[in-house]
Amino acid sequence: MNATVFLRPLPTRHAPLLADLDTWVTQGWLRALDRSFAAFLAQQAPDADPLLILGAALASHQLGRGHSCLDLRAALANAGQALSMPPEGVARATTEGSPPTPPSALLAGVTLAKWHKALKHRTLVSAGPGTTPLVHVGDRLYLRRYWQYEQSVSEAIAQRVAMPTPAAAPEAQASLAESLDALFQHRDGANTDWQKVACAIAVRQGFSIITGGPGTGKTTTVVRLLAVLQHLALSEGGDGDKGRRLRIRLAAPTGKAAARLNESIASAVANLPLAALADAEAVRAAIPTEVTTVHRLLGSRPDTRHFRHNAHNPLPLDLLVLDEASMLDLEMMDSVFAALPPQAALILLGDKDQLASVEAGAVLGDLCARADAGHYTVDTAAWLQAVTGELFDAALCDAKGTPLDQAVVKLRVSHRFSASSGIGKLAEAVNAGDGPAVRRIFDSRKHADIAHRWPIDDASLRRLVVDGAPEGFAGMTTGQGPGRQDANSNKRPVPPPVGYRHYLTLMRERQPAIDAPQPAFDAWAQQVLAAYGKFQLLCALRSGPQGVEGLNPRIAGLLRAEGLLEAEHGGWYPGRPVLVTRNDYGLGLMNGDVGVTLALPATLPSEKRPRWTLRVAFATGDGTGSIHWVLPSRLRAVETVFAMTVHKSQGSEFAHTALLLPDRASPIVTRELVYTGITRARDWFTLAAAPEVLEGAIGRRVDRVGGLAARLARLDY
Ligand SMILES: Nc1ncnc2c1ncn2[C@@H]1O[C@H](COP(=O)(O)OP(=O)(O)OP(=O)(O)O)[C@@H](O)[C@H]1O
Repeated sequence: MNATVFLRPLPTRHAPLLADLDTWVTQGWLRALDRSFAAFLAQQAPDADPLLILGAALASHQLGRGHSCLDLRAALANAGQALSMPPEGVARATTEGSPPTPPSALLAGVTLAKWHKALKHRTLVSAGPGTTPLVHVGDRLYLRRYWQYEQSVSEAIAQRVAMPTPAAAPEAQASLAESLDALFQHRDGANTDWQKVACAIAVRQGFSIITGGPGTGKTTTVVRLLAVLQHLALSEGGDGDKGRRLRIRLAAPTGKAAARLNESIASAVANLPLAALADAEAVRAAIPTEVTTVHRLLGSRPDTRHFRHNAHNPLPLDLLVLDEASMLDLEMMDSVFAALPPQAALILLGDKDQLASVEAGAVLGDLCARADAGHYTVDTAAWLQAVTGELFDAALCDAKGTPLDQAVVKLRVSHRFSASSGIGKLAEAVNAGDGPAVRRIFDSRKHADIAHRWPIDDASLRRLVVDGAPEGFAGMTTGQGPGRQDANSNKRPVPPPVGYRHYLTLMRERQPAIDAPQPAFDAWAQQVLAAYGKFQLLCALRSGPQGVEGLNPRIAGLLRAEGLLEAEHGGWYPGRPVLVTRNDYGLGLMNGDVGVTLALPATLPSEKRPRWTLRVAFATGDGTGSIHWVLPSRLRAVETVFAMTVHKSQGSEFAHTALLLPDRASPIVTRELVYTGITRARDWFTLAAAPEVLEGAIGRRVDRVGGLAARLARLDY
């Protein structure tokens, strides 16, 4: 008798389901992790209903897609869409056997009541606190850890929005109003100064959010806010009696986002209009200009999700400002709250309309779900008027506004884009879901900063990625010449749009001699990295010919055919741009960091003369402009990044951004994705998309499933 017969698990009531899950894993519909979790539960509880085991697999699957739980009702209504199965909307051709059974077939005939009943299991599922691996609340099924994150984050927010700050105390009202007036002197009687209102809202309680689109002045506002707070703190105790300056830290979710804020904050602090404050320079000196990543701030430790700073070892600060908060996921938010001392305040800055974090939990989107309509109570409106002198539309007031509504403010005017800017107008129309307006903006050919190209064959892709296809922009014929002048107030000269030829040529022409000193190579690397940031091709998908996996080798081939890239050795060549895809604390590199491969001189011990060797240059992102050189062989999780997914581009900005959409509709291509892609463009934006795909995308919204917003609307504060 064959001994293996005894080792094989006996068939159980879960065997057919697990076989289906296996096919999904093979097809790339489900992660092996999700299947293992379901199999583990099936093994622990052979009596569990298969619908419970399926729910567990799908709840785990949804986490991988950024949802903090499984919405049972949505899965029953339209399983393919709610679960994104098949992924990216396209089933891969099967090489053998019959096509996989889709989730809709497994759920056929299942009612919500039946699924709810199947989820009743003493050891596997509970309705809240406990130790069961699953939590079932309303129509939502959670893995316990994520239910716990939602619970603790909503409690932390509820506690902090109810925590008044010293600056908002009635006896401090006159000083607050005075300092706000000192910082915001240009009064425009006709329009509400939302930046001033935002400062007032943010100083009022221990938690607040300032949201706004690109260039609406989030950085400008927060720097003024910090000036107000430091001024009030320093002057506490009366004349001549110096108060204590607040301990303030600034952080962002990724190295790239931190580096960007590092660049803009120093000049915002230098340009602060402090003339009306007696202690102007002391205030300026008390505003931090160094921005760190959230991981570094909390003190990440290799191989563990726990941080050095936590409830037992809180951060030594009074105020934490987190920028690019749309990229914060639920788990990170939970770690931040855990590490905050009880009396410290937290301010989130970000664009609520951008794509949410890749990890589970659309924290900013959830918290700002009601920001467009304000929902300020009479109390809030009266207090804001008293301290800012600003009035706003009664439509933004709501007697039933929640405590969280009172802590959220939306900046409504873009100062980066002028009224004639196509990028600004496009972003607005896409955000409003107005397809016809988007078409009109392109058709009018009135905007010098936007171009539309379709179809994209090899020749037009080459034009775009090599030279930036400048002829597509109204008023441009070549990539030479002065470019244009910004039409907004600063009249900045804007050089013409470029493609990848720009940085590759600069890399070749400015390379120092082999015997040049190291600082010359550092300066060269800084220039190459800055030049690389002048153009980026973004796309929606990972796989397929129009995903990063298909585009990267294709673009490298086009650049090689132009003589811009050398042959590769072991996958590496000078000029190869790489994106870090996993945090590497040993190397000090974070997921999302981008570096460029360059040739550096190195002398082997056995040789007298130096020879060229490849290193990858990363900007350290600490505002010093230093370069971090890394041996390619030490980089374990990197990919070429001639094409970058829009998801990975969050927190970055490029002078010329090109967005390539797939030639067919896909559930991944949504309004938020297109908006995020457009708003990565600073000066020039090229859209490469079929009109009907664009229109479909604008009409499709990311529907993140989670209970944070519902909890905060319900909680008794
Ligand atoms: N009230 C204002 N009046 C005039 N210019 C302003 C005002 N506020 C901001 N700006 C200018 O608009 C530009 C964008 O401002 P800022 O960087 O603060 O916006 P942001 O919302 O932080 O942008 P981002 O989208 O990059 O996060 C800057 O050049 C800034 O100087």
